[in-house]
Amino acid sequence: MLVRNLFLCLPGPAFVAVVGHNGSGKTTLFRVLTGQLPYQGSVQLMGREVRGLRRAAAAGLLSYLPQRGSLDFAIAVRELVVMGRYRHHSLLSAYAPADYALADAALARVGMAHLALRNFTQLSGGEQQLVWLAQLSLQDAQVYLLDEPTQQLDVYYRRQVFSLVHDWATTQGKTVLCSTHDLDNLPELTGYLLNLSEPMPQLRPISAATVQEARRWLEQAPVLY
Ligand SMILES: Nc1ncnc2c1ncn2[C@@H]1O[C@H](COP(=O)(O)OP(=O)(O)OP(=O)(O)O)[C@@H](O)[C@H]1O
Repeated sequence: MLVRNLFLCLPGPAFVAVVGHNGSGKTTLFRVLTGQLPYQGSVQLMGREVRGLRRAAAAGLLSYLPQRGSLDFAIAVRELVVMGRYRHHSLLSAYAPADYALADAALARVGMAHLALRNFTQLSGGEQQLVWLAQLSLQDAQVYLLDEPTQQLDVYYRRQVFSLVHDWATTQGKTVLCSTHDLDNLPELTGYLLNLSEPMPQLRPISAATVQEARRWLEQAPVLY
């Protein structure tokens, strides 16, 4: 068993920071929610049991940013980002100028417009992460699962990314679960904190006090079950 004692109901839309020691189960939780891992009990997404859900991404329910989203073929950044529009066009048709305009705007929002014509595989890890976020923003899903989206980013871009994905929840009505080890940027956000290192993890409203409490947990050695 990789995660246990998780009983919660998340009222969407909301921003949720999922924290916990290495190995506490953040990625595992996301893999359960994306239907990649079996589970005991009940896990529902927008009221539908996950194990019975087929093609949650194609239905616009879910969008997932894994921790390491690498590619082994050359593709221009703009072409990768425009693919976020896949639900809005048929399999064989080309993307329209309007789709590319949305891709360019998404790239501009993450500060990566200048890389639009570059080969994605030649970008730095942090640049690649920001390009993935641009693509995700075009997917227009109801729930976003972001596994450490700020992992490779510098201080400036970490703050930008938290602001961007928090905005998806507060102004676009999305539910965003964002796993992170970066507690410094959380106190200024609104939403919830879920600390998987606790024996009975609970959703707590984000505040200076709850972030500080989580920090105290994470500064201690993890309790191994
Ligand atoms: N495929 C697997 N088979 C067996 N154990 C696994 C598997 N994947 C993960 N684990 C274990 O499950 C536990 C939770 O791992 P998980 O990747 O969910 O942690 P995490 O909180 O995302 O960690 P990190 O902060 O290091 O990314 C770890 O002890 C890990 O070793």
